[in-house]
Amino acid sequence: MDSTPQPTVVSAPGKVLVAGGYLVLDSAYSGVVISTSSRFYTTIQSLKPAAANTIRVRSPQFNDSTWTYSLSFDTSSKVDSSPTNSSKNKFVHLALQHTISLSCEVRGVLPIQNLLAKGLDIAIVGDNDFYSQRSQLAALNLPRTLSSLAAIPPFCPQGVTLNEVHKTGLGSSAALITSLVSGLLVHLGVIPRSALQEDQGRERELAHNLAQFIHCLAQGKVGSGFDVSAAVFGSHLYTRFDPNVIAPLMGDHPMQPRLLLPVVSPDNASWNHRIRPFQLPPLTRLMLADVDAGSDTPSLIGQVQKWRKANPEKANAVWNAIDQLNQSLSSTLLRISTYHSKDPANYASIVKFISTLQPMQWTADPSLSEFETEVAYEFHQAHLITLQIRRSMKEMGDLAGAPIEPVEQTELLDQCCFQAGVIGGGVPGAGGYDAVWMLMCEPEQCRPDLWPRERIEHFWSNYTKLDVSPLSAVESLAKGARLESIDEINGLREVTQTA
Ligand SMILES: Nc1ncnc2c1ncn2[C@@H]1O[C@H](COP(=O)(O)OP(=O)(O)O)[C@@H](O)[C@H]1O
Ligand SMILES: C[C@@](O)(CCOP(=O)(O)OP(=O)(O)O)CC(=O)O
Repeated sequence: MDSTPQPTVVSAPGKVLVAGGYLVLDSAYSGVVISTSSRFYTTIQSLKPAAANTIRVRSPQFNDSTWTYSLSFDTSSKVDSSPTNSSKNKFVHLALQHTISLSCEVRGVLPIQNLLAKGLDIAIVGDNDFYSQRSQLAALNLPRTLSSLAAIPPFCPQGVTLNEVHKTGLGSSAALITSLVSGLLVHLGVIPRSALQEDQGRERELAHNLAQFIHCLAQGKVGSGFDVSAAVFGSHLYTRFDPNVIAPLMGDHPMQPRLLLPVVSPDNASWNHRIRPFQLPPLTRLMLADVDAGSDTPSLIGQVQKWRKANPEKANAVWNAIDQLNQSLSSTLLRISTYHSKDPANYASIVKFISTLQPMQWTADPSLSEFETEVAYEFHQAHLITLQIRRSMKEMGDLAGAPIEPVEQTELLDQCCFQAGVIGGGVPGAGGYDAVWMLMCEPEQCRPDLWPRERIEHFWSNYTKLDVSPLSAVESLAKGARLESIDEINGLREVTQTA
């Protein structure tokens, strides 16, 4: 039997903010964030051959992406980038520095020094969905469909450096920081392996607080944090934390050691984010597309904030109205799930029925039972609410002079949202040109009809006004960051383990 210790492997999912863009920056409002089946994976093991106080980080999907760091210990730890590194990776460097510092604070310097005596070999990879696969599909001469995506090898090399890669908006940096930070916390014995097998708990909170702080530091700004929160906790209704909680650590000298535990500890009552349970209804499917026309998220946010400041009364009225709709959407979707719990068989039969009909026909059939009529009504409500949210967000964009749902996206979404079996859709997060999300029925069986997902796929691949490419992600039901076994993830050993 092979006695080589298995690497510590921790994954963290990507995110889609389906409702609550901009509003979620303000703690008076919440957002609906869905975590994706597409994940980042960090593998951690001792260096071979051993090299004390050395950390090597590899991102094998990219050219020129190995970074070496040296560690020194005094009363705490210091992580220095090797002068031979050909590029910098601020996100990785800050994650190493602060996670190892925190580990020294929690466990003492000596135990951590001992654990790092052989050095660390860390590999980081993201599922293909995080990066646009257009050029791979073109190289393989494959159409832009879900089955073509399945033909691309897992963790496919991108053939470019990290700076050059085209991202799809699933939140690569938040998923990366969360998997790296949580992986190190487990590997260095700060949190037990079991902590990432349970959905909630103090250790998960610690991982969240630390990852949230490091992500803000690396980004040089404090956003709402829904992306890190989804990477740690999975899908939920998110209400942001007060940025003041991390203010003491956000100074000019990010590498300077300071005590982290008093700030990131789950006992620090100043962490006031709220995570309320949320999950998409059974027998529905999230579908995402990367639209090949980028938007600059920070400039959209700047425009909306400027408008809100200049027009507080109007802006508050608009935001409160959007918030009502967002809350109706989440409560309607949650209510739909309760119908499934009450009567799964009849729920399945009504989902199959509406899958072949356009939304306006869902409630029109008098032969439906009372239960079926109620479920169909709720699905129709969800459809109407998503349309209203889109309209209101577009209106806010018009008022703020920010293309939140540009006309090209409106045209695309309008045609998708009225297809048979489609519940709704929109532009995720800050909106703009770069992506769309859709929610549709996904019955167990649909033949002889097409599944809604097939209809949408076909529609996208024939759409000529925008270049629309599907992602393979669905909602991740595994809640947030989790411990993995390397051999259970297809392709992970091959891509991360050197000979
Ligand atoms: N596979 C990876 N390996 C190492 N670092 C990565 C990887 N993917 C992303 N990153 C880090 O995240 C940064 C991208 O962050 P950002 O531009 O905020 O992207 P996003 O909007 O996807 O979160 C990169 O510059 C790099 O430092
Ligand atoms: C405007 C926002 O509320 C949502 C932005 O969501 P996106 O998913 O568009 O974000 P990026 O991953 O940075 O592109 C800002 C925030 O919540 O921080």
